[in-house]
Amino acid sequence: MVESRKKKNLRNQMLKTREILSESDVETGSKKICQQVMELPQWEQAERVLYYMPHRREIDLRPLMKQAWLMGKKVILPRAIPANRLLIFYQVDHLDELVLGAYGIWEPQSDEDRRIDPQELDLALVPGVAFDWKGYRLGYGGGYYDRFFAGPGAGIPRFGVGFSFQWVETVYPEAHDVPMNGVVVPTGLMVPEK
Ligand SMILES: Nc1nc2c(c(=O)[nH]1)N(C=O)[C@@H](CNc1ccc(C(=O)N[C@@H](CCC(=O)O)C(=O)O)cc1)CN2
Ligand SMILES: Nc1ncnc2c1ncn2[C@@H]1O[C@H](COP(=O)(O)OP(=O)(O)OP(=O)(O)O)[C@@H](O)[C@H]1O
Repeated sequence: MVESRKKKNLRNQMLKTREILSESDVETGSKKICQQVMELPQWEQAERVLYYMPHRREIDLRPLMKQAWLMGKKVILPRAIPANRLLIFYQVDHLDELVLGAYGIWEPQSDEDRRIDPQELDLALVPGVAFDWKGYRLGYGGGYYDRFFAGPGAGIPRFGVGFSFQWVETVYPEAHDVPMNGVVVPTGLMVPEK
């Protein structure tokens, strides 16, 4: 299906804005977001949480992953399978186990012993290019997270994370888009309107 021009323009514009953030902007925003997520009951109560490794200037959740390990919680990371655009999940105990995957993102190696069934996830923290007032998410255009939340990941609490400028009025959602339950920005939790 042809993507709307508006959606493409928004993606380009948001990525451009994100690209000019400094490393310290990313670090400061990321630390605040990690702090906010730690206060979410959904994170506090979760044992297995899906994170992601930062790509370009995405929010860096590594401080939160480290906190999770300290608290005895499990850290789960996705591996993207470009052939069918599916995500598969693995438990990770150290960041030095990761390898560079498709798209140049650090990912877990395929090790069946560490594979996690999507049903076992208590919470998913989701990266995005933008999120809107209704909780819809704009990603890089692969449809990976939409496919996951429409299928095996349906019902898993899902929270977007992003800089405040990434919270926008609309991302021009399409029928396949699955809204987030909330979006965490550096100043707190944004709750989508109905
Ligand atoms: N950190 C992180 N991990 C993630 C995602 C993400 O958005 N962020 N994903 C979310 O789905 C999945 C991977 N999907 C991705 C899809 C496209 C691109 C990307 O960089 N696309 C290039 C064009 C690539 C090409 O055409 O070769 C681009 O945007 O310029 C990255 C990740 C799973 N892991
Ligand atoms: N549940 C689904 N089943 C099949 N195809 C889907 C599904 N969800 C999305 N797609 C397809 O994936 C493509 C990309 O979708 P979209 O533009 O919403 O991606 P995105 O959310 O920006 O990307 P990503 O999740 O990878 O960051 C679209 O062509 C869409 O039709």
